[in-house]
Amino acid sequence: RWHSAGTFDVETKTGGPFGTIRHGDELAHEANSGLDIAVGLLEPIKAQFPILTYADFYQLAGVVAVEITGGPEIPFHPGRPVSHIVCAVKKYNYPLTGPAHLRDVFYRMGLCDKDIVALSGGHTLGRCHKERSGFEGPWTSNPLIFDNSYFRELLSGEKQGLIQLPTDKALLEDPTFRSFVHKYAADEDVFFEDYANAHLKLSELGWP
Ligand code: HEM
Repeated sequence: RWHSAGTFDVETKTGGPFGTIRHGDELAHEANSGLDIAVGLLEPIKAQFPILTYADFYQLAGVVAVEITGGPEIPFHPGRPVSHIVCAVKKYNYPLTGPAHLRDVFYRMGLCDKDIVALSGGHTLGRCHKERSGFEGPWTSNPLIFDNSYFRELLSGEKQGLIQLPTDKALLEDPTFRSFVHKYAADEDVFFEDYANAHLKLSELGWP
Protein backbone atom coordinates (compact mmCIF):
# COMPACT_ATOMS: atom_id res chain seq x y z
CA ARG A 1 0.00 0.00 0.00
CA TRP A 2 1.01 3.60 -0.42
CA HIS A 3 -0.24 5.51 2.59
CA SER A 4 3.05 6.61 4.08
CA ALA A 5 4.13 8.13 0.76
CA GLY A 6 0.59 9.49 0.56
CA THR A 7 1.37 11.89 3.38
CA PHE A 8 3.68 13.88 1.11
CA ASP A 9 2.55 17.42 0.38
CA VAL A 10 4.17 18.98 -2.69
CA GLU A 11 3.45 22.51 -1.42
CA THR A 12 4.94 22.21 2.04
CA LYS A 13 7.39 19.41 1.18
CA THR A 14 6.32 17.56 4.31
CA GLY A 15 5.54 13.87 4.75
CA GLY A 16 6.72 11.04 2.50
CA PRO A 17 7.60 7.36 2.87
CA PHE A 18 10.06 7.40 5.73
CA GLY A 19 9.36 4.17 7.56
CA THR A 20 6.84 5.67 9.97
CA ILE A 21 4.22 2.98 9.37
CA ARG A 22 5.47 0.79 12.21
CA HIS A 23 4.67 3.49 14.78
CA GLY A 24 1.51 2.96 16.80
CA ASP A 25 -0.45 6.04 15.75
CA GLU A 26 0.05 5.55 12.04
CA LEU A 27 -0.51 1.81 12.20
CA ALA A 28 -3.67 2.34 14.20
CA HIS A 29 -5.20 4.62 11.58
CA GLU A 30 -8.23 2.93 10.04
CA ALA A 31 -6.84 3.42 6.52
CA ASN A 32 -3.92 1.18 7.56
CA SER A 33 -6.05 -1.58 9.03
CA GLY A 34 -4.35 -4.97 8.60
CA LEU A 35 -0.90 -3.53 7.88
CA ASP A 36 0.22 -4.59 11.36
CA ILE A 37 0.31 -8.12 9.88
CA ALA A 38 2.72 -7.06 7.12
CA VAL A 39 4.85 -5.05 9.57
CA GLY A 40 5.05 -8.12 11.84
CA LEU A 41 5.95 -10.49 8.99
CA LEU A 42 8.73 -8.17 7.85
CA GLU A 43 10.31 -7.78 11.33
CA PRO A 44 12.46 -10.97 11.27
CA ILE A 45 13.69 -10.11 7.77
CA LYS A 46 14.54 -6.56 8.85
CA ALA A 47 16.53 -8.03 11.75
CA GLN A 48 18.80 -9.77 9.24
CA PHE A 49 19.69 -6.49 7.54
CA PRO A 50 20.48 -3.96 10.26
CA ILE A 51 22.35 -1.86 7.71
CA LEU A 52 19.06 -0.88 6.03
CA THR A 53 16.89 1.76 7.67
CA TYR A 54 13.19 1.01 8.07
CA ALA A 55 12.46 3.76 5.54
CA ASP A 56 14.54 2.02 2.86
CA PHE A 57 13.56 -1.48 3.95
CA TYR A 58 9.80 -0.99 3.52
CA GLN A 59 10.30 0.54 0.10
CA LEU A 60 12.58 -2.32 -0.91
CA ALA A 61 9.91 -4.77 0.26
CA GLY A 62 7.43 -3.09 -2.09
CA VAL A 63 9.84 -3.24 -5.01
CA VAL A 64 10.57 -6.93 -4.35
CA ALA A 65 6.87 -7.77 -4.00
CA VAL A 66 6.11 -6.33 -7.43
CA GLU A 67 9.08 -8.07 -9.03
CA ILE A 68 8.58 -11.56 -7.58
CA THR A 69 4.91 -11.59 -8.51
CA GLY A 70 5.80 -10.99 -12.16
CA GLY A 71 5.74 -7.20 -12.38
CA PRO A 72 8.35 -4.77 -13.67
CA GLU A 73 11.72 -4.11 -12.08
CA ILE A 74 11.61 -0.84 -10.19
CA PRO A 75 14.85 1.02 -9.48
CA PHE A 76 15.65 1.20 -5.76
CA HIS A 77 17.90 3.79 -4.20
CA PRO A 78 18.74 3.46 -0.50
CA GLY A 79 19.49 6.43 1.75
CA ARG A 80 16.12 7.76 2.89
CA PRO A 81 16.29 9.63 6.17
CA VAL A 82 14.22 7.93 8.88
CA SER A 83 11.49 10.10 10.29
CA HIS A 84 9.99 9.64 13.71
CA ILE A 85 7.34 12.20 13.03
CA VAL A 86 4.05 10.54 12.33
CA CYS A 87 2.47 13.40 10.54
CA ALA A 88 -0.25 13.66 8.04
CA VAL A 89 -2.26 10.45 8.27
CA LYS A 90 -5.32 12.52 9.05
CA LYS A 91 -5.13 14.12 5.62
CA TYR A 92 -6.37 10.97 3.90
CA ASN A 93 -10.02 11.84 4.20
CA TYR A 94 -11.17 8.31 3.37
CA PRO A 95 -13.03 6.91 1.59
CA LEU A 96 -11.88 8.37 -1.70
CA THR A 97 -14.64 8.62 -4.26
CA GLY A 98 -14.74 10.13 -7.77
CA PRO A 99 -12.13 11.43 -10.25
CA ALA A 100 -11.94 14.90 -8.62
CA HIS A 101 -11.17 13.43 -5.22
CA LEU A 102 -8.51 11.15 -6.69
CA ARG A 103 -6.86 14.14 -8.39
CA ASP A 104 -7.09 16.10 -5.16
CA VAL A 105 -5.11 13.51 -3.25
CA PHE A 106 -2.55 12.55 -5.90
CA TYR A 107 -1.90 16.06 -7.29
CA ARG A 108 -1.12 17.12 -3.73
CA MET A 109 1.64 14.52 -3.85
CA GLY A 110 2.91 16.01 -7.13
CA LEU A 111 1.71 13.05 -9.23
CA CYS A 112 -0.19 13.24 -12.54
CA ASP A 113 -3.16 11.55 -14.23
CA LYS A 114 -0.96 8.87 -15.81
CA ASP A 115 0.55 8.08 -12.40
CA ILE A 116 -2.91 7.82 -10.83
CA VAL A 117 -4.12 5.23 -13.33
CA ALA A 118 -0.84 3.29 -13.45
CA LEU A 119 -0.63 3.11 -9.63
CA SER A 120 -4.26 2.04 -9.37
CA GLY A 121 -3.09 -1.00 -11.33
CA GLY A 122 -1.32 -2.00 -8.08
CA HIS A 123 -4.69 -3.53 -7.24
CA THR A 124 -3.67 -6.35 -9.55
CA LEU A 125 -2.22 -7.72 -6.29
CA GLY A 126 -4.02 -8.63 -3.11
CA ARG A 127 -7.58 -8.22 -2.02
CA CYS A 128 -10.02 -6.43 0.25
CA HIS A 129 -10.96 -7.82 3.64
CA LYS A 130 -14.40 -7.12 5.07
CA GLU A 131 -13.04 -6.74 8.59
CA ARG A 132 -10.39 -4.23 7.49
CA SER A 133 -11.96 -1.92 4.91
CA GLY A 134 -15.55 -3.12 4.75
CA PHE A 135 -14.97 -4.34 1.18
CA GLU A 136 -14.46 -7.99 0.30
CA GLY A 137 -12.63 -9.83 -2.46
CA PRO A 138 -9.79 -9.47 -5.00
CA TRP A 139 -9.80 -7.28 -8.10
CA THR A 140 -8.65 -10.10 -10.36
CA SER A 141 -8.85 -13.88 -10.45
CA ASN A 142 -5.04 -14.16 -9.99
CA PRO A 143 -4.32 -11.79 -7.08
CA LEU A 144 -0.78 -13.09 -6.51
CA ILE A 145 0.30 -12.26 -10.08
CA PHE A 146 1.28 -8.75 -11.10
CA ASP A 147 -0.09 -8.26 -14.61
CA ASN A 148 -2.52 -5.96 -16.45
CA SER A 149 -5.62 -8.01 -15.59
CA TYR A 150 -6.84 -5.24 -13.23
CA PHE A 151 -7.48 -3.05 -16.30
CA ARG A 152 -9.00 -5.85 -18.35
CA GLU A 153 -11.39 -6.70 -15.48
CA LEU A 154 -12.28 -3.04 -15.00
CA LEU A 155 -13.32 -2.79 -18.65
CA SER A 156 -15.24 -6.06 -18.66
CA GLY A 157 -17.61 -4.86 -15.91
CA GLU A 158 -18.52 -6.11 -12.44
CA LYS A 159 -18.33 -9.82 -11.86
CA GLN A 160 -19.41 -12.16 -9.09
CA GLY A 161 -16.54 -12.61 -6.61
CA LEU A 162 -14.40 -9.70 -7.85
CA ILE A 163 -14.39 -6.20 -6.39
CA GLN A 164 -14.36 -2.74 -7.93
CA LEU A 165 -13.94 0.12 -5.45
CA PRO A 166 -15.49 3.55 -6.09
CA THR A 167 -11.98 4.81 -6.97
CA ASP A 168 -11.47 1.96 -9.44
CA LYS A 169 -14.75 2.80 -11.17
CA ALA A 170 -13.78 6.48 -11.14
CA LEU A 171 -11.06 5.61 -13.67
CA LEU A 172 -13.80 4.89 -16.21
CA GLU A 173 -15.78 8.06 -15.46
CA ASP A 174 -13.12 10.51 -16.62
CA PRO A 175 -12.02 10.59 -20.30
CA THR A 176 -8.30 11.11 -19.55
CA PHE A 177 -8.24 8.35 -16.93
CA ARG A 178 -10.27 6.08 -19.21
CA SER A 179 -7.84 6.43 -22.12
CA PHE A 180 -5.02 5.17 -19.89
CA VAL A 181 -7.18 2.24 -18.73
CA HIS A 182 -7.72 1.22 -22.37
CA LYS A 183 -4.03 1.61 -23.16
CA TYR A 184 -2.93 -0.53 -20.19
CA ALA A 185 -5.58 -3.20 -20.85
CA ALA A 186 -4.33 -3.50 -24.43
CA ASP A 187 -0.58 -3.33 -23.79
CA GLU A 188 0.99 -4.81 -20.66
CA ASP A 189 4.47 -3.52 -21.55
CA VAL A 190 3.24 0.08 -21.54
CA PHE A 191 1.53 -0.52 -18.19
CA PHE A 192 4.71 -2.02 -16.70
CA GLU A 193 6.80 0.92 -17.88
CA ASP A 194 4.40 3.57 -16.57
CA TYR A 195 3.81 1.64 -13.34
CA ALA A 196 7.54 1.37 -12.65
CA ASN A 197 7.99 5.12 -13.23
CA ALA A 198 5.06 6.04 -11.02
CA HIS A 199 6.05 3.60 -8.26
CA LEU A 200 9.59 4.99 -8.29
CA LYS A 201 8.23 8.54 -7.94
CA LEU A 202 5.88 7.51 -5.13
CA SER A 203 8.67 5.71 -3.28
CA GLU A 204 10.96 8.75 -3.33
CA LEU A 205 8.49 11.54 -2.50
CA GLY A 206 9.88 14.17 -0.18
CA TRP A 207 13.41 12.96 -0.62
CA PRO A 208 15.47 15.59 -2.40
C1 HEM B 1 -6.37 5.29 -5.60
C2 HEM B 1 -6.59 5.26 -4.31
C3 HEM B 1 -6.65 3.96 -3.56
C4 HEM B 1 -7.68 3.54 -2.80
C5 HEM B 1 -8.97 4.29 -2.48
C6 HEM B 1 -7.33 2.22 -2.31
C7 HEM B 1 -8.13 1.45 -1.49
C8 HEM B 1 -7.83 0.18 -1.06
C9 HEM B 1 -8.67 -0.64 -0.23
C10 HEM B 1 -10.03 -0.22 0.33
C11 HEM B 1 -8.04 -1.82 -0.04
C12 HEM B 1 -8.55 -3.03 0.75
C13 HEM B 1 -7.95 -3.09 2.15
C14 HEM B 1 -8.44 -4.34 2.86
O1 HEM B 1 -9.66 -4.48 3.04
O2 HEM B 1 -7.60 -5.17 3.23
C15 HEM B 1 -6.80 -1.75 -0.76
C16 HEM B 1 -5.88 -2.78 -0.82
C17 HEM B 1 -4.72 -2.74 -1.53
N1 HEM B 1 -4.19 -1.64 -2.17
FE1 HEM B 1 -5.16 0.09 -2.54
N2 HEM B 1 -6.09 1.89 -2.79
C18 HEM B 1 -5.64 2.92 -3.56
C19 HEM B 1 -4.43 2.98 -4.20
C20 HEM B 1 -3.45 1.99 -4.16
C21 HEM B 1 -2.11 2.13 -4.71
C22 HEM B 1 -1.55 3.41 -5.34
C23 HEM B 1 -1.48 0.95 -4.50
C24 HEM B 1 -0.09 0.52 -4.88
C25 HEM B 1 0.51 0.90 -5.98
C26 HEM B 1 -2.42 0.08 -3.83
C27 HEM B 1 -2.16 -1.22 -3.48
C28 HEM B 1 -3.01 -2.02 -2.75
C29 HEM B 1 -2.76 -3.43 -2.48
C30 HEM B 1 -1.57 -4.26 -2.96
C31 HEM B 1 -3.83 -3.88 -1.70
C32 HEM B 1 -4.06 -5.30 -1.18
C33 HEM B 1 -3.69 -5.46 0.25
C34 HEM B 1 -3.94 -6.89 0.74
O3 HEM B 1 -4.04 -7.83 -0.05
O4 HEM B 1 -4.03 -7.07 1.97
N3 HEM B 1 -3.60 0.75 -3.63
N4 HEM B 1 -6.70 -0.52 -1.38
